[in-house]
Amino acid sequence: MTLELAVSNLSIQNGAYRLCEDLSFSVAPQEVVTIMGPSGSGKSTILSWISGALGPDFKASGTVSLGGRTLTGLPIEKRGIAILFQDDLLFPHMTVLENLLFALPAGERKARKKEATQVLADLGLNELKNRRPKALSGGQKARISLMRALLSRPDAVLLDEPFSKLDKPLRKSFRAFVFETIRTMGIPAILVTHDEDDIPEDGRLIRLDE
Ligand SMILES: Nc1ncnc2c1ncn2[C@@H]1O[C@H](COP(=O)(O)OP(=O)(O)OP(=O)(O)O)[C@@H](O)[C@H]1O
Repeated sequence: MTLELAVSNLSIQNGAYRLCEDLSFSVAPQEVVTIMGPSGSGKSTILSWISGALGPDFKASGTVSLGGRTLTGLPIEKRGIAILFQDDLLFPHMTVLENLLFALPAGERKARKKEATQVLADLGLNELKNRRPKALSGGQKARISLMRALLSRPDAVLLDEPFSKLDKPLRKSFRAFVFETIRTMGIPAILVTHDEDDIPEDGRLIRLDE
C-alpha cells in the first residue's frame, strides 16, 4: 500500500509571530521532499504539526491527509506517521537491540528479532547490539534512532536533521542507505536539513523565509 501525504493551506502562528502562511504541498510515495530555512523559521514546528505533536503554544490551521484519509485532529498514534526529532532519545535502560524491538508491536517482537538484527548488520553496527545508549557516540545513536522509526513500518516518515551528528563520509553513506530504505518501503518522506548536500537528486525543495 503506497500513500501520498498532502498538506494544504497550513498556517501556524506562535503568539504574534507567523511561522508559515497558506503552505500547501504533497509528497508522493517513495519521494523525499526537503524543507530548508533559517534557524527558527518553523521547520520542526511544521513536522510536529503534521505528526500531531504540536504543542498548545501554537495556533495552526490547515489540513493534512495520507492516502486521502484526513489526519487533522487525530492523535499522533492514529496517524501512521513516524517522526524523528533532532534530539530523539533511545531508552537508556535498554540495549540497542531492545530499543529497536521496542518500536514493534508487542506481538511481533519475537518473530521480527532477526529483521532487527539484520538492520544493525546492514548499518555495520552489529557489535553495538548489546550496548546501552550511554556507551554510543552521537552518530551511532542517530542512526539507531532512525532505524527504530523505520522498523515500525510507518505509512510516512518525517526526519528532522537526521544526519547532523555524522561526519562527512558517514553522512554520505548513511544518507544513501536512508533514501534507499524509503524507496524500498514506498513511503513518502519529509526531510528537514541545513545542508544542501542532503537534498536527494531531483528532489523537491521547500524554502521557508524568516
Ligand atoms: N515549544 C515551543 N513553545 C513556544 N515556542 C516554540 C516552541 N518550540 C519552538 N518555538 C519557537 O517557534 C519558532 C520555530 O521553531 P522551530 O524549532 O520550528 O524552528 P526551526 O526552523 O526548526 O529551527 P532550527 O533550524 O534552529 O531547528 C522559533 O521562534 C522557536 O523559538
